[in-house]
Parts: sequence; structure tokens; C-alpha cells
Amino acid sequence: MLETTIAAIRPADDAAMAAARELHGRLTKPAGSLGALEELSVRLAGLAGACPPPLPEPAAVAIFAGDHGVHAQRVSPWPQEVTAQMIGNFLAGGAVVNAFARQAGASVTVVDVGVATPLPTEPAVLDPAVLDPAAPRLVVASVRRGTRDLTVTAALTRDEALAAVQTGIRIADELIDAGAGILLTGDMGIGNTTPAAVLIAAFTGADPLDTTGRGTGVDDPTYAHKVAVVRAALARHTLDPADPLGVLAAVGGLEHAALAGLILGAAARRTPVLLDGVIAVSAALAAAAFAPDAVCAMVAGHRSAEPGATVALRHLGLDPLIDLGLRLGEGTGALLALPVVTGAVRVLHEVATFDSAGVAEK
Ligand SMILES: O=C(O)c1ccc[n+]([C@@H]2O[C@H](COP(=O)([O-])O)[C@@H](O)[C@H]2O)c1
Ligand SMILES: Cc1cc2nc[nH]c2cc1C
Repeated sequence: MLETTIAAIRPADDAAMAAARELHGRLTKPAGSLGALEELSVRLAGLAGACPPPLPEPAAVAIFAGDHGVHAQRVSPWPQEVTAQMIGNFLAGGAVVNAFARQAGASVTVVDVGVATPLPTEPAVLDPAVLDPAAPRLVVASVRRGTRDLTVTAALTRDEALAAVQTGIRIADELIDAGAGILLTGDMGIGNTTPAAVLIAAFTGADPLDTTGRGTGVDDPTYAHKVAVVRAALARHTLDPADPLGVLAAVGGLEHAALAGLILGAAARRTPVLLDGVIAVSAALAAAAFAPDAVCAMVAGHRSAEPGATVALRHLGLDPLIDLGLRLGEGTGALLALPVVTGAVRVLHEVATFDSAGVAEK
């Protein structure tokens, strides 16, 4: 499945992009007055191969959850059980992501790809429809109960990493088959900013000081220790950016691998994928290493407060739509950016031309 997905990813359609640029020039607004929204709409036309591209509706958030062996190194102040407990909160509709998803009319799919502790017993709604915006859905696709400690050994085998990537592709296909017009990345995993920092350093060559942040909020001594853990991981493993599956296996998390799969799956279906924070953009680097043209499908929702996010976005050549100092994850930053993406596309569908509206041009 991974090979066929990668093979299906194509470059942007130049004719559709040229048509979108030409249309922008005829709409009743000064040229360039919609700033970054104009280039975003052009990119989405290129992705869809159509001008205007389809409105990005309905929206579907996929939250991939996993635990991390490196948690044993005390890189996060939070107990590992919080990952499973927050899944309960997502399914009950009580997390920030649920509040923002209700506001945006987006569905929420929670995917257990490798949570270490038992999940809450019953979801609030049994077996909801795939894109039901009112009922979060749980998919259990656990590869193993958390990764191994990447400072000691490879976090995953190649087969385990591949299984998680394939799960991400399968979820993308399922959501798009159900009618989703845009996918939004979400993640939950206590400790997952540490593998994100290692992945970003591995794919960009940046120094761990520039890729490591405070995650959920660590104090100064713990932050210094976390940077040392990231450095130790880079020294421990031979990481070849041309072998993204090998990198994900050595130092990734199951949610990072699954997110890479989701992004590849969306790109193969020419469907935009709105990236959330540092975990998403670390996975996006892996996706781009698998298939450089996958970047055409990526929209950077926001700039996470984690420094590694800025390093990764620069490497991908993406400008984030909003910059609010968020560092929550779950898909929250992507959901806040969703109306901006919809607005960018809506302009191409609904705004009158100078000619049709009888407005004089300069
Ligand atoms: O999205 C982000 O950029 C982001 C930044 C900091 C923390 N998080 C979330 O916080 C958790 C990981 O933080 P930590 O400190 O345990 O590594 C995990 O559940 C992430 O979703 C997310
Ligand atoms: C409470 C809590 C909620 C989260 N959501 C995403 N990561 C999280 C980490 C914690 C600790």
C-alpha cells in the first residue's frame, strides 16, 4: 500500500495554478489584496487540478495517539496514563479539540496506534458514522503498546513503523471515501515532542537546541536534559534522511509514523491536509522524504511555539497561516486555521469579476 500510495503522488497542475492566478486578476479587489490567501488558493487549485478547486468541506480531524518508551528518561512532567485518559476526554467531547471541531463543523476520529495503558471502556456514542461532526469516533489500530526507549534501542522495527504508516494511509482513504474535502492532523502522546525534535534534527540537519522545545512545559533543568536526550538519540542511531521508514523506526513514534501515512494518503488523493503543530510537521518531513510532491497537499495551519516547528516549516517551504503561540496539539491549531483555508477557496467560487459586476478597473 505504501508503494502504490507514493507512486500516486503527482506534482501540482501548472495549468490549474495559472488559471487561478488569472482569475484572481479579474476579481473585484486590488491585485494581491488578499495576501497569502491568494497563493494558498493557487496552490489548492494546483493540487486539485481544477480552478476553482473544490471547497474544503467537510473537514475531518484525525487524532493519532501513542506512547513513548523515552518517557522513562523523564522528558515530560506528565504521567504516561494521560494519553489514554485524554482519549476518554476526546470521545466524551470534552477536550479543546472537540470545542474547536464543533465550532468548525468538523468530525473527530481518534486512532489508537500505540497507547501503552488501557483505553477508557466505552465511547460516548457506539459506532458513529465516519464523518459525524457530533460524535467522535474511536479506531483501534494499535501496533504495540508504546515505542521502545530510543536512547537505548530502535523505537520500532521497520515492520512496526510500516504498519503505523499504512494505518495513516488507510484512515486518509476511509475519510476521503466518506466524502471529506480536507483532512486535519491531530496527535496525542505524552512525551511525543522528544521524538518530534529528533525527527526534525534528523531530516533537516538542525542542531537539537533549535529543534527541542519545552513541550507541555518543562522547567530549565528538564529542558537541558531533554536536549541531551535528543543529542544522545542522534548519536545512538545512524539516520539516513533518504530512508524515512528507517528514521521513523529508529527514533519516531507510532503517531508520527501514522501521521506521515495520513499526509501521504491525502496527497495521493489530491486532498489538502492541514497540519497542526510540531508533531505534525515532524511527520510531514518524513512524508516529504517518501514523496517530495506530497508537499503540494500540505497547508501549515499554525506556527507552534515549539522551535522545531519553525525549523521544519522552513525546510518544507511552508508559511503557517496563524501564529498564536499555541502548543497544545490535538489538531487545535489546524482547526483554528480551517476558516482561512475555506475563505481562500471561497473567493475563487463566489467573488464577482470586474466585468460581471460592472466595476471599473484602474
Ligand atoms: O502541537 C504542538 O506543537 C505541541 C507542542 C507541545 C506539546 N504538545 C502536546 O503535548 C504532548 C507532548 O508534550 P510532552 O511535553 O509530553 O512531550 C502531546 O500530547 C502533544 O500533543 C503539542
Ligand atoms: C492535559 C493534556 C492535554 C493534552 N492535549 C494534547 N496534549 C496534551 C497533554 C496534556 C498534559
